[in-house]
Order: sequence, then C-alpha cells, then structure tokens
Amino acid sequence: MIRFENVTKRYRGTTRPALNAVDFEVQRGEFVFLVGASGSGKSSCLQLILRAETPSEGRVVVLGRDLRTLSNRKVPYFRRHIGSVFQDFRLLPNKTVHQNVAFTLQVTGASRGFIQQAVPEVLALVGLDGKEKRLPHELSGGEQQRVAIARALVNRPQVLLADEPTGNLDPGTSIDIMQLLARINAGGTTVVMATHEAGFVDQMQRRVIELSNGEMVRDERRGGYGDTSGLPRLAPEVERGAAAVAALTAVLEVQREVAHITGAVEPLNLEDAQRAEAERAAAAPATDAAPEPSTHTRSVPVTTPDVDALGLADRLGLADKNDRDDEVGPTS
Ligand SMILES: Nc1ncnc2c1ncn2[C@@H]1O[C@H](COP(=O)(O)OP(=O)(O)OP(=O)(O)O)[C@@H](O)[C@H]1O
Repeated sequence: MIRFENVTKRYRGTTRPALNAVDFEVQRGEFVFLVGASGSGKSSCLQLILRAETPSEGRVVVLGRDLRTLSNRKVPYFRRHIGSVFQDFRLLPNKTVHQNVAFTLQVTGASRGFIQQAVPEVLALVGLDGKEKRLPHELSGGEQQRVAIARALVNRPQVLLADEPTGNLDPGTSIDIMQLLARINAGGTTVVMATHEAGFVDQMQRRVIELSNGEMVRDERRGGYGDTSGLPRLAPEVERGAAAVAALTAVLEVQREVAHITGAVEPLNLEDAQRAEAERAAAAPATDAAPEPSTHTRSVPVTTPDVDALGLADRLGLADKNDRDDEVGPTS
C-alpha cells in the first residue's frame, strides 16, 4: 500500500539528508507509528507519501502509483485517497464545522445530495453531531481536531496520515483522539502517525518505525516508543540547585538570628554558596533518582547555637532530627 524503496531526501540548501536510504513497506489496514527525535525525518516521510515532496533518490509507491511518475495535474486526484491531519488542525476559521468538511467535497465536484448525506455521517462518526453550525473558535482543541479528522475522512480515503495529531491537546483529549484513530483503523483505514507521545506508542503496541537523523533504525511489528532520551525533559539538576539554594537561604536566616543573639557566627556569603552549588550540580551525573539533600547545607560553619531555642526550628523543618532527608524546597 505504501512502499519506500531506498528513499533519500535532500532539501535545497541543506548538507545532511533529511532521509537517507529509507526502505519500508506498509500493508493495507496497518497502524504504523513513526517515532524519533525532532528533526529525525518523520514529517518528511509523511510529506513524501502525500506527494507534497518528492524523493531526491529512490522511489515512493503509494496505492500502486509510483509518485515519481505522477504528474502535477493528477496530484489532487491522488490525494483524495489520502487523508491527512496535523498538529495545528488547519481549519478554515470563517467556515462552520459543516462547511469545513463540506468544502473538501465541493472542491472535488461532489454533488449537493452526496454532500448533504456524507457530511453529517462523518461528523457523527467523529462524535460531533449537534456541532455542525459552530465556528472553529467556538470549539475546544479536541473538537477542532475531530473536525480535521472528519474532513480527512469524508472522501473515505484508504490511508490516513497524522502528523503529531495530539501535539496541541491535553492528555485526556489526546486519549480520545487516539481512540478515534484506532477506531478508524479498525474500520479498515491504514493509519500512519508521526508522534512523540511515548505513552500511546507503548500502550497500543502497534508497528513502530523509528528514525534517527534520517536513517531508519528500527521497524518493529509490535513495538514501544523505545529510547525516550531524545525527548525534552526538565533537568533534575535545576531542581536540586533550587532546593539547595532554598536550604542555604534558610540557614542564612538562622545564622543572622544566631549572630544577633550570640555575635559568634561567621557570615556566610550566599553568592559563593550558590556558585559552589551550581558547580557541584554541573559536575554531578544527571539522574532521575530523588535528589540527595545538598551537603552544602550541612557544612555551613554555624557555631552550635540552640536552634530550637531560637523559635525557628519548626519554621525551617529542623525540629525533628529524624526528618533530615526531607527535600527542601517546592514539593509539588
Ligand atoms: N522544507 C525544508 N527545507 C529544508 N530543510 C527541511 C525542510 N523540511 C524539513 N527539513 C529538515 O529536514 C530534517 C527532518 O525534518 P522533519 O520535519 O522531517 O523531522 P521530524 O522528525 O518530523 O521533526 P519534528 O518531530 O520536529 O516535527 C530536519 O533537519 C529539518 O530541518
């Protein structure tokens, strides 16, 4: 149904190919996830299937047509068999839900009678009955994506391409959209979806094609997302540094009060301490494990005051000595 034969794609003005000698075949009715880090070539694959781009080398064959030999004049007819949805929905803002979907049929010259029948049917399929007269801005993100899916399906395409279809949606809405795509696939439509959603890929256990720097590095029948190290994530060091600085600030406050009472404390320079903490955090290997309490907070040269007596212990969480391992700083 879709075949990439040794496909290389070089965009004008770039040195590294976006796709390099990629080979795979998708059978009718399959659900295929395209995964890989940003820039690995997922969208380029979808653009080639849609004939929005052409390969620099190799062949792309879709629905039995070699897209190299497909004339520009025939591309709109070819695309009627390929539905596509994108992260940003791409709806016509001044047209209602019904008009957005009907528009696709109007440009292909469908009869009025067919449009009147097909549009409500496909809107019901995606769960949008009753919302026909709404404008896109009167819909939630999930509903807008459903309109885009309805529009992609109204021609009853054999293939549905989805480029990060849940990328702009909250987790709950994303699950609804994934369930809808799975249902469409169960109805016989071949689905090829580029995604960064590791959770969905892991749960659905469908075919996974993984790209890395334009090379196909995995093609697994029932796969998971695999290596998530390429996904953006918060650096734990920053959290640890923030917690340590909060602890240092607290200790400084104790020092100041102790100094006020006893006059016996060496002043601690917060900037020096922060710099030391930053250097320590940078030197420490990144880890997902719960951060160790900063050792800096324990080596501050405070002359043993009776902290409890200062009335600050409870406020700083120092009263119970058994709770030393508690993280300092924001906890949620
Ligand atoms: N029209 C273009 N002109 C030049 N370079 C492009 C073009 N489209 C994509 N590229 C480059 O091709 C490479 C692959 O991009 P592509 O969009 O296919 O990756 P992707 O895996 O879909 O990324 P993302 O997950 O961020 O959408 C990137 O280096 C990108 O900069």
